[in-house]
Amino acid sequence: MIYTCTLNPSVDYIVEVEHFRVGELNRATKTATFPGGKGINVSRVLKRLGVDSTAFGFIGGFTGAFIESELKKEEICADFVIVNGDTRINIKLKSGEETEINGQGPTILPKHQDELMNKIQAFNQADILVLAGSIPPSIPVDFYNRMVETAKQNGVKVVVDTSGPALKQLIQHHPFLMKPNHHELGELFDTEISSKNDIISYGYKLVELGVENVIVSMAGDGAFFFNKEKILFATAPKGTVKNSVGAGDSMVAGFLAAYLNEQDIEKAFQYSVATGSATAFSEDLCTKEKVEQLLHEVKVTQV
Ligand SMILES: Nc1ncnc2c1ncn2[C@@H]1O[C@H](COP(=O)(O)OP(=O)(O)O)[C@@H](O)[C@H]1O
Ligand SMILES: O=P(O)(O)OC[C@H]1O[C@](O)(COP(=O)(O)O)[C@@H](O)[C@@H]1O
Repeated sequence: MIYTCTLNPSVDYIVEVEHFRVGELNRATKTATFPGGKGINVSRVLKRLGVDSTAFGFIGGFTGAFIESELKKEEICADFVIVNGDTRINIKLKSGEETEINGQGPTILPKHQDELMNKIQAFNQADILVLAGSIPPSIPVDFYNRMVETAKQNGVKVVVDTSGPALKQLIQHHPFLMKPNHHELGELFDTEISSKNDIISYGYKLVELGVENVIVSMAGDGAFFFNKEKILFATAPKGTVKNSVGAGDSMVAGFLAAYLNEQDIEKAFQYSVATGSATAFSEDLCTKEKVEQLLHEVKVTQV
């Protein structure tokens, strides 16, 4: 089973405003509400690609209930720890450019943190644990690290899509897959990434440090893949971006779905990029049909 963990889920509130003006009354031309948070997005895309998973993490209040009911509608298994307080609402403002305001999220009490940690003890070597998204302020920064220590004892494969110090700490556990974007890659090595050569040297450094497979995404500029055997580059399809929220999470889901199907790294990478772009070109997350339409536009070359 694939387990996706979202420590700080969100209700993503998408607001479109024609010409947003700070300090004035703006009227929305369109609004939409989606269950969000990186692990939840991975589970939703996996489902669309025909792969079942269980979404877990912390939810609470009316916003938490919304997430649970949306996942139920999509027939995604949910096993969340229920906390006091409301799950956050993240605002995605579209007015020419995309502006995001992500909330802090509710306080997670130590007893709820323990409850979540206990779930991992039941995972085994046939399982994949996807750790995705930020760590809420009330949870210690080494929380993912402790989760991975427990998971690794039982031979669980770990996939990581987070940022900041939490991401740095996880390299030592040699995850199966990491998917930083190029900014997050720079943050990992306390450097500014300013060229494709920088991406190649720092991306490969992650492999040298023990990460099995690394995807570095660069939005519309394509993506790089690294493992011990190969370095690949993929072009991103051209199209109109409707909503890039969840595009990175979709890449993780696309890679896993294709890899579990065929165990072919190159095809999984190609599918991953097509899945990211299919989401970027959609209002909500992608559909399988859209991914497969874009697949032939993703050209993968050996670097
Ligand atoms: N403008 C775009 N055109 C085509 N594809 C895009 C665009 N923006 C994002 N994508 C797709 O989404 C993937 C992830 O986007 P990126 O912004 O790099 O990740 P993250 O959301 O993690 O920051 C890209 O590799 C690409 O496949
Ligand atoms: O946990 P974080 O870093 O605050 O991010 C949460 C946000 O990220 C998302 O999962 C989208 O992620 P990406 O755009 O990076 O793929 C939203 O659904 C959510 O609002």
